[in-house]
Amino acid sequence: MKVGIIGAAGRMGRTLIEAVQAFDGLVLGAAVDVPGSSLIGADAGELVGQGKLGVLLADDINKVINDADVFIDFTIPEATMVNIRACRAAGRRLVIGTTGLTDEQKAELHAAGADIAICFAANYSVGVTLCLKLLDTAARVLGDEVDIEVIEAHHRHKIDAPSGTALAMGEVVASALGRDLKDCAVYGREGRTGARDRKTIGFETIRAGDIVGEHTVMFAGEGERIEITHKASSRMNFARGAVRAAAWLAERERGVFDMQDVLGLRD
Ligand SMILES: NC(=O)c1ccc[n+]([C@@H]2O[C@H](COP(=O)([O-])OP(=O)(O)OC[C@H]3O[C@@H](n4cnc5c(N)ncnc54)[C@H](O)[C@@H]3O)[C@@H](O)[C@H]2O)c1
Ligand SMILES: O=C(O)C1=N[C@H](C(=O)O)CCC1
Repeated sequence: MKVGIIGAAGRMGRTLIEAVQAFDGLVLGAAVDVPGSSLIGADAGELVGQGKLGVLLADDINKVINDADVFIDFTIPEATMVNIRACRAAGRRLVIGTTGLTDEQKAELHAAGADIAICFAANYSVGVTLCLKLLDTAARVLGDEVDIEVIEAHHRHKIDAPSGTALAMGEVVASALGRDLKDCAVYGREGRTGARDRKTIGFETIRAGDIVGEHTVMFAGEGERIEITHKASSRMNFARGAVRAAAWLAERERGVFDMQDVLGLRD
């Protein structure tokens, strides 16, 4: 199966080129990045120090839409929406790792699932996917007896906050407790805040240096506290998961899936 990578010159894109090369049964068919980049026309293999692969970095998915069966997109929300429309029009499968999509953008993504198979996850690491299951269990057991805080840390270049993973963790916890995250989320605190409302879910964001990605969900009660933490020290975990999702999508004609489906963890 031929894979196209969009955002191929980025931090994740370059890691994805390596991950596709290492995955049995997949070959790199296309690579795309932003128009105007000085890297357009470069060989994708040379971007990652692997020598020529014969796949040149294109500046428009439509120019290479026939060169891949499935595309993997780790870019920015505006670009991801363009790519969803291109894949929908051409009948291509799509793995999306981009975070920070608005509700309207997510609605269009889900609508595209009527025509093509899409995998959409804020975090493709197996460890985080497992953590989401653990968080569901912890929230159901601990119920409304604890204060819940989500703390995340990422590198200084990250442009969205809180991270998509932190929001996904908050959504799992809120749903397990019968709450709507839109009503109970508190994003940072400052000044005279008053005492904490137990029914809220707090989010704290750190942006510093080269942190790859760290998430802790704290369930704090009287006299004891549980913390579920995931720390990524390499982007390769995200890339391997996304490539695994691309291979898994080959068997699907349409629908919107996530990493729980890919790992067979869906209840
Ligand atoms: N789901 C996950 O597991 C996961 C893991 C890591 C990062 N991410 C997300 O992936 C996204 C990218 O992260 P990154 O660290 O690689 O960022 P990055 O800035 O290093 O890379 C993004 C790439 O997209 C390219 N791009 C921008 N506009 C484009 C366009 N119109 N067409 C084609 N390419 C375009 C940029 O030029 C850049 O090369 C972010 O939203 C991030 O949160 C998700
Ligand atoms: O580096 C990033 O950017 C990451 N983004 C994802 C998120 O927002 O959750 C996953 C972790 C790394």
